[in-house]
Amino acid sequence: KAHCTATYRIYDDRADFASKAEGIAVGMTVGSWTELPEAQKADMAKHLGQVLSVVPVESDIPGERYADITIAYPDVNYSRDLPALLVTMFGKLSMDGRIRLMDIEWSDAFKQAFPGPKFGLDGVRKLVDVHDRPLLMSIFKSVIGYDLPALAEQFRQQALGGVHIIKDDEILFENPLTPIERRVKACIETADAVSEQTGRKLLYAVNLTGPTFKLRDQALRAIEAGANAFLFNVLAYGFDVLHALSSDPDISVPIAAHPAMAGSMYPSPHHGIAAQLLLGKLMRLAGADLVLFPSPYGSVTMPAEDTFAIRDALTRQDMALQRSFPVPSAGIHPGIVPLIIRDFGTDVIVNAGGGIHGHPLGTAAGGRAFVQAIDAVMQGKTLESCAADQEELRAAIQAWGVKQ
Ligand SMILES: CCCC(=O)/C(O)=C/OP(=O)(O)O
Ligand SMILES: [Mg+2]
Repeated sequence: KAHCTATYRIYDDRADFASKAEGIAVGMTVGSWTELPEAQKADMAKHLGQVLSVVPVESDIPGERYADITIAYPDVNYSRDLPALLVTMFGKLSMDGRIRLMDIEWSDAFKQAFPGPKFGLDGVRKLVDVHDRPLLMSIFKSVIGYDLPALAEQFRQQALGGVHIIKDDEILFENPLTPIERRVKACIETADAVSEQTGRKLLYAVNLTGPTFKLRDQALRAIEAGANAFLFNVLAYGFDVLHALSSDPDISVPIAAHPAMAGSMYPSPHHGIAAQLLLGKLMRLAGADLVLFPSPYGSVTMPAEDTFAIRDALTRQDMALQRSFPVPSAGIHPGIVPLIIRDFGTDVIVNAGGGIHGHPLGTAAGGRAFVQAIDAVMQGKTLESCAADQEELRAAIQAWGVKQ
């Protein structure tokens, strides 16, 4: 019997976790079992949820006694889409006390509906022709109220700094000053001019926004105008919209998933969805080529073990899906680069907004400081030793220090 499984962490000071698990398995599938007439049981058996394991953890901290329970849900109960699966596994149940969805394992049958990332980590590397080292991405800061010339100039300064990808900030939406097609055209023309000068390839992840039913047309028009990547606020729309965009053959550019809204779902130990599932497995299954998430050491942080679990979920090789690029973000400056490479390796995107535009010598110098920091780590040297004869890195270290 093909089924997908969900693992929950249930907190309860007194509950009999085994009967609680049984209640979920029945309640979230056939509704009731023992009261069913024998004749009906035969028909309903194929729909019945099954408790696979109950692992109680006794805690001497009041209110922290919990059990991890795993339940199998028959594929026959839901359609092959994430809204159906998530509502089955954690719809009403998500509101039923202190319970947290920790993990999902998909059946092969269910996964067949999900091609996953169209480009993935390896495909994005090919697009920018950069291998065996971290990529560098910059973020427009600030963007609201800028007209096209000002935006194009900010783009140019970022491009001159040596970044591989430039992304819109997630708060830039359709607006009269820089509508998407004209914004794409202006930035891609600028990118081409700088690439002509530097020989470096450049992606511009323009923010794909607007009403859900217009997103596909919006994306096709942007691609027509020259868009070569998208930024997308997945959680404001839902994983199914990401899946629709990423699996659409006509949307032939990589998609960077922004974690906006994730803080309403992952932080609580007693509720919501574990970060590695929300920003790792589900983003990758739904087809994100790059996934942004708070780093352990920036301005908006996430516990290190959670960021590593996201990294592993995005890059583990036992999923028949392309890997997604991990992008630990928020408050990143050149002094943090050694930690990022230590913790995430070289299959990572170093991503910064303020750490580029806030550089004492300006935006382009900010990019160069990051390039110099990455070079230093890749050569096995300390930032300080390289800063002696690299003005941009030296200025960045003076401004923000080197994070230990
Ligand atoms: C986790 C998302 C980070 C983000 O959206 C963003 O704009 C970061 O900007 P900086 O913190 O690097 O200035
Ligand atoms: Mg942002």
